[in-house]
Amino acid sequence: MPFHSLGLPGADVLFDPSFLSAAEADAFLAQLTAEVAWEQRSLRLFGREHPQPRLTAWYGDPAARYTYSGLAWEPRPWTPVLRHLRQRLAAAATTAFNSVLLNYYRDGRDSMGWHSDDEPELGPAPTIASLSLGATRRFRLRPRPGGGQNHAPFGLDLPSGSLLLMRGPTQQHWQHALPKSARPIGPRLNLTFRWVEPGANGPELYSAS
Ligand SMILES: O=C(O)CCC(=O)C(=O)O
Ligand SMILES: [Fe+2]
Repeated sequence: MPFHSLGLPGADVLFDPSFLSAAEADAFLAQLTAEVAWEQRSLRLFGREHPQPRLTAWYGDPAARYTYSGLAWEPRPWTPVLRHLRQRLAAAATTAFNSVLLNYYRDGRDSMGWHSDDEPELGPAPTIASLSLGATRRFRLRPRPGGGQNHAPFGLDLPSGSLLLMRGPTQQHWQHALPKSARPIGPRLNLTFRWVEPGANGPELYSAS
């Protein structure tokens, strides 16, 4: 199915609810659940450790170092299935990706809070390709507080095999989140393919002789 635009002002968000067939989505869900090096990382805030309410993993080219929510990430090397998905999502998005952040929401208690993907190493207008596998969860978008956009929050169900593209000024003007759900809900994986400016992180790259 082709992409359609969500039509949000000051954003460029495109959605394809069935980018993958159901059979493909099931197969990728099983394989990635089993073979990705999932870990639960913690944020350190005012001297206290806060475990993230989900499991994560970061894969990519060696130069794609990344700092996310105050956590530094060294990419793991691409696996064949992640390389395959990168190639398909790059073709669909007509752009290149050098890394992928994977999130594993074990049940409705796992979540991601409000944020913009606006780390400097992503550049001012990043294209982020977000593939969902497994249980359908509700994705939320809202104007960035103080960002001058006057628009109601927006909710979108992300079914298995769907592909969401966030491009252009989206991260400058909007935030997004994946709220918890009180309903019993199965596991969901989300893969966000990104382009990280090589060398943007790690001062040793600059000081190397
Ligand atoms: O799980 C999702 O759909 C959102 C993930 C996300 O926003 C992120 O990884 O930055
Ligand atoms: Fe995000």
